[in-house]
Formats: sequence, structure tokens, C-alpha cells
Amino acid sequence: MAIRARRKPGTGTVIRAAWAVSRPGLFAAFLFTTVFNVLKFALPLYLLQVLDRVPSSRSIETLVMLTIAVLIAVFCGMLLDIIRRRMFVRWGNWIEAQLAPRILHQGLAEARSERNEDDTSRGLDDVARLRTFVAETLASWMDVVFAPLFFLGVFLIHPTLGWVALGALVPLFLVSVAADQMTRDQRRAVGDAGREAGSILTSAEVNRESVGGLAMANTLAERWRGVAESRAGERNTAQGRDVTFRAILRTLSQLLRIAMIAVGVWLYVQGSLTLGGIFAARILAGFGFTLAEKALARWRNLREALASYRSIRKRLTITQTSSISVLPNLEADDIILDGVTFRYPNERRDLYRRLSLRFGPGQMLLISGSAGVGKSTLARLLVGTLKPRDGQVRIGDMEICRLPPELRSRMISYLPQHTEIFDGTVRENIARMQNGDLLDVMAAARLVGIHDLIIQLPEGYDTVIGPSYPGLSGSQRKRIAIARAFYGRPRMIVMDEPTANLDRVSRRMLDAALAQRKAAGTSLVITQSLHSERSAAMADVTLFLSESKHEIRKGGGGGGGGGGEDQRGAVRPNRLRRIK
Ligand SMILES: Nc1ncnc2c1ncn2[C@@H]1O[C@H](COP(=O)(O)OP(=O)(O)OP(=O)(O)O)[C@@H](O)[C@H]1O
Repeated sequence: MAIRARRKPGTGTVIRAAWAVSRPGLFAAFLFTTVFNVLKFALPLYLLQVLDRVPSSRSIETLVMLTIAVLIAVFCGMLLDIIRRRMFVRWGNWIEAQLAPRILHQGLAEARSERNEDDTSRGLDDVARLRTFVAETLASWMDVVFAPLFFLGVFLIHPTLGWVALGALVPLFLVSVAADQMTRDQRRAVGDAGREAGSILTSAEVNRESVGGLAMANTLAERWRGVAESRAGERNTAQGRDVTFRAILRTLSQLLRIAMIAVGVWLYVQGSLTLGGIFAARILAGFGFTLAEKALARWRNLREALASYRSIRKRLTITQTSSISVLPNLEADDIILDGVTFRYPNERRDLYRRLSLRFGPGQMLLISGSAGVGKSTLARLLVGTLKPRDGQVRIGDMEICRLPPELRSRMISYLPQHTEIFDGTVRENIARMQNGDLLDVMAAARLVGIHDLIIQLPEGYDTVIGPSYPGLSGSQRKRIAIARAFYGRPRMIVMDEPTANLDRVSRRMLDAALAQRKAAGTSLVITQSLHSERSAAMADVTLFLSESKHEIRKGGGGGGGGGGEDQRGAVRPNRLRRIK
């Protein structure tokens, strides 16, 4: 019976831990915000006192004392504002530092069939949006909580002025909602065009060599310009409307100030308000109105930040790294394909149906077949980056795709069909981007015969290479990638077309390395589209994939000298193969 890895029960732990750590800081920031907003009352109070008391008492001493007090309050307010905003900036960066690596790790480690390709970058965008919101706008949103306090202040000075100030919020609200509605579609279209143009640029950069070699730069630049300009009309409309609405909002704010003065003076003439009261009420109403205006203008911003937060929480909750309750000894277990059915999302055809086979430690599975029959896909199923639609790919009783990523990377190594060199030193590239033990790195390099080449590089194993490093040929890059697959003595090595792009000497070295690992008990999986005598001679099980049927043979199979005896005959898709 298969032991399945189970999900961690404490879902959302990362988010919860982040909240727990952040709580004291958030509380302090809120406290500072409260004091900052209360200090804003200093100016209206100052006006009330100065305009109503000083002229009648003619006391310069009172004026000086009041002025000193209000200046102290203003400076304290400024200090608190700086402190809390810096706290939010640091908090935003801290949030990003906590969440981004987890999202990246999860996105890269996860089975590719579960998520689409750009899902990880969308997750990172969510984190960046959350960071920007916290660092740049959260302080203003906390201030909004205090807007009612300022309107209350106006009511306390005179209820009629309070109603005037509140009444101004109605057109403010209507104009802001109209601005949002009337620019939404255009903004979305402009955003889509920006992303499309960005992806043209990214793919051109990634395929720089083809772009240069095939003189495609002009065509791609034209396409980029075409996409970027395709939404110029919408952008003009959106920006034009934006400018108009902003002018209307500015005018509304001026109208409020005029109304406050006019009504205030009328109340003054009636004898129910003092001169100081007029100015104090006008300033308080201005504070409240500005906060409401900011809240409405940044409403979208808040909505997007909340959506990003929810998406991050869901992502980190659903796919917390799997854990397993028992870790059996997997060294002596067979690798088993048990009734595996697979098809890519959005495809109508199964690539394999109920495919079953097994091979043990020190044995080699050769996957053979023409282009496009599913050799690479089966290699990805074997390393666990893809999940079968039905059935299981196991090592003993453990489903490979459910192994915790750290354990999986220790036990299984993989050479993909397309050679990948990462930005980093040769040593890091061989040690899977870790600071691996140099002796192990050198052992892997020696095994595939590239040690002599590496020590001739400018900095030997510490030479920084990358996808565009000019000092390595295609074959040399491939051998570094092969050394990476051999590094660390994995339990199973899966190589997708390892001999492609290799010269004869390198092929011989690879064969010798494979034979050595095989003798040491490593399970090997090799895919090939062209028949190779050497691989066939080494294979213990051969799987011939084709469009119509799959055939499994013991040994290297026929087709020119592998000499394998037919083990199970043809396996047509749809027929269940029993596994003992
Ligand atoms: N990510 C994907 N989404 C949808 N279909 C895919 C994906 N990757 C591969 N395919 C399709 O699955 C089929 C098998 O592809 P795969 O790369 O496994 O074949 P292969 O035998 O390794 O081919 P080759 O020898 O040319 O590398 C092909 O028809 C391919 O178009």
C-alpha cells in the first residue's frame, strides 16, 4: 500500500507567524497615528484661542505662549509622522522578504501540471503590490480612521457648519465613483497591452541569440511598438478623464472652503459663532475632506492590496509544503510506474494510459521513441515535477511527486533536455546552486570528464558563468549540467536526451559515468529518440513509446543489438498492467 504524504494541518502558518511578529509594531504605529491626528487639533484650537482671546485681552504674552505651544505640537506631529512612515516602509520590506522567497520556492518546486507557467510571477507581483501598499499608503489609510473625529470637531464648533462639511462629502463621493467607473475598462486594456509588450521584450531577451542571428530585432521592435501603441486611444481617454475628474475634485474642495467661510460669517453676523470658530471649523473641515478625498482616490489601491493579500494567503495555505509522517528507507526500493495515465491540461488526448513498469536500484530504464511521443513528459513524471492524472509514480511506497521538495532533490536528480546554466559560479552550478562541498563538486566534474576544462577557466571552479557566458561551448555547458545531475550521489538519475549535443569522447565518458553509478546502485532513466547501441546494452528495461502502443521489454530491446528479450509484450493504452 502506498504511503501518501499528507498536507500540514496548520494551514496558513506563514501568514499567521508574520501577523504575530508584526502585531507589536502595528500597535505602536497605530498609537503614533492616533497621537499624530490628535495633534492636528492644535492648529484649530490655536486659531480659536488666538482670534477670540488675544484681541480682547491684548495679551502678547498669551499670543507668544500659544504660538510656542502650537509650534511644539506641529513639530511633534512631524516627528511622529516620519517615525510611523519609516516603520511602514520597513514593515513592507520585511513582509516582502518573508513572503517572496516562499512563493518563489513554492512556484519552482511545485508540480508544473497544477499551475500555469506565469503563476509564480503573479504571486511575486501580489507580494510587491502588498509591500508598496504597506510602505506607501497604509499610513494614509490609518489616518482615514480619524476623519470622523475632524467632522465631529466641526459639529462641536457649530452644527450648521458640521452639516455643510458633511454635505460636501456627497458630491465628492459621486465624482470619485464616476471617475473610477468611467476609466476602469480603459485602464484594464492599457494594463493588458503593457503586459503583452513586456512579454515580447522578455522572450526577445531570452532568445537574444536567435534574434541577433536571424536579424529579427526590427520585426520584434515593430511588434512591441504595435502592441504598446494599440491601446494609445484608451490610454488617452483614461488619462483625459482622470485629469478632468481631478480638476473637478480640486474645485469641490475649494467650494467647500468658500461655503464654510460664507456660512461661518453669516453665523458670526447672527451672533452664534466667533471669528476664531469660523477659521477653526474651516481647517477641521479641510482635514476631514482631504482624508475622505484620499480614501476615495485610493480605494482601488486598497481593494487591490486586499485582493493580493487574500491571494497570497490562499496560495500559502493550500500548498503548504507536504510533510510525511514516516520516512521509510528508500535506498533499496524499486521505482514503480503504477497504472499511470497522463494528459496535459487543455489537451484532448492521453499521452499514456495505465502505463505500468518497475525497475530497481542499479537498473536502467531506457525510454525510447520518436519525437513528440512523450519521453520528456515521462521523465518529468519520474522526477515528480508533473503529477499523473491517474495512477502513481512511486519509489517503493512513496509517491515521488508528494515527496517533500528537499528530500526529492536529494534523492532524485534530473538532466532536462535543454541545457540550463544558471547565473553563478561553476561550483554552484554543479552543486545545484548551493555552496556545495568542493570535493563532491570535483568528483562529479571528474566523473563526466570536465575537471581539466574547469581548472583552465579564469577562476577555476569559482568562475562566474551564466546562460550568456561566452567561454563555454554548447557541449561544455551540457557536461556541466550532466555533472550537476551526478552531484551528491542521488538515488535515481533521470536524463532526458543526455547524449544530444555531445561529441564521441564526451559520450564515452558519460557512458562510463552511468555504468559507475549503476554499479553503485543508482537507478537510471535515459530517454533517447535515436537508437544507441551503448544505451541499449546498458538498459535493464526498455520502454518503446509510440502514438498507438507502448511496449516494454526487458534489457535493451531489439532494434539493433541491445539483445533484450521481450518481457511483457505490447501494452496498448487502456489495458491495466498489474504490478507485483
Ligand atoms: N507543457 C505542455 N503543455 C501541453 N502539451 C505539452 C506540454 N509539453 C509537451 N506537450 C505535448 O506533449 C507531447 C509529448 O511531448 P514530450 O516533450 O514529452 O515529447 P518527447 O517524446 O520528449 O519529444 P522530443 O523527442 O521531441 O523531445 C507533445 O505532443 C507535446 O506537444
